[in-house]
Amino acid sequence: MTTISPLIAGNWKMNGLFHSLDELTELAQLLTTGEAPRAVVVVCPPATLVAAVANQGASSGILAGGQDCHAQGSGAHTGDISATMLADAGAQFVIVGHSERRADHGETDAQVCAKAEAAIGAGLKPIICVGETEAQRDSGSAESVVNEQLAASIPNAAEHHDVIIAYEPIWAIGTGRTPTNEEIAQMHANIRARLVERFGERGESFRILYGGSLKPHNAREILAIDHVNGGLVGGASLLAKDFYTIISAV
Ligand SMILES: O=C(CO)COP(=O)(O)O
Repeated sequence: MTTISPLIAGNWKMNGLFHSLDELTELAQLLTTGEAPRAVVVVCPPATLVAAVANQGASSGILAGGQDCHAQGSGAHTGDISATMLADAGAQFVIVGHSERRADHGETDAQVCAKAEAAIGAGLKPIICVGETEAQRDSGSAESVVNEQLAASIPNAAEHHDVIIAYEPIWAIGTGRTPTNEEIAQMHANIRARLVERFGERGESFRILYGGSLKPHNAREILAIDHVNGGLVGGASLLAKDFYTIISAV
């Protein structure tokens, strides 16, 4: 059986000012004074704080990630940020295809795939997000929706150590609602099966994260589910104590 080192990533979304780095200081203290974390710890702050998180996190093993990148390395794309720039700022990861970007910016699977390719090219590990809406789950099409997203958002060149998949049911994001453990187990097993189908044995080794209302009170049981290799945490990653409790639940 393949062993996968778990990873917990915090997605700060559009939250965080320079004073929010106090939470990072507290998290670093918790991580260095408590039991050594069993998970790789990543914090994805807004772009304005990536360099600061990379610098400040270095001594406590906290790695930095971006929340999005452009498919091009540079050029006339006002307001965008490239994977190369994130890497230059010290990031090692970047979230691509988050449902909020797919919804707010109309990002397609093909664009997400191009972003993931750019990330790999820049030496970053993309965290590729997939997930169904509530209506899609209710109509029984959750797996087919996710499978389509997986097929079109993951680059062919993806290697298991370079690419991370995050399953985030849209209806669980920021709502305090989560799928049942059985539903999570079923979807993660489905994602694993699709990865093995496409990438052969290597498909066994990709990390598959769960995201959507992952909180201190439910982290232990969700993170223990088969094929859940860590979590992508929104709201609860903004408070050092809550995020540390989730990291410690691995
Ligand atoms: O979207 C998420 C992480 O990317 C999940 O957000 P919440 O943990 O706030 O539900």
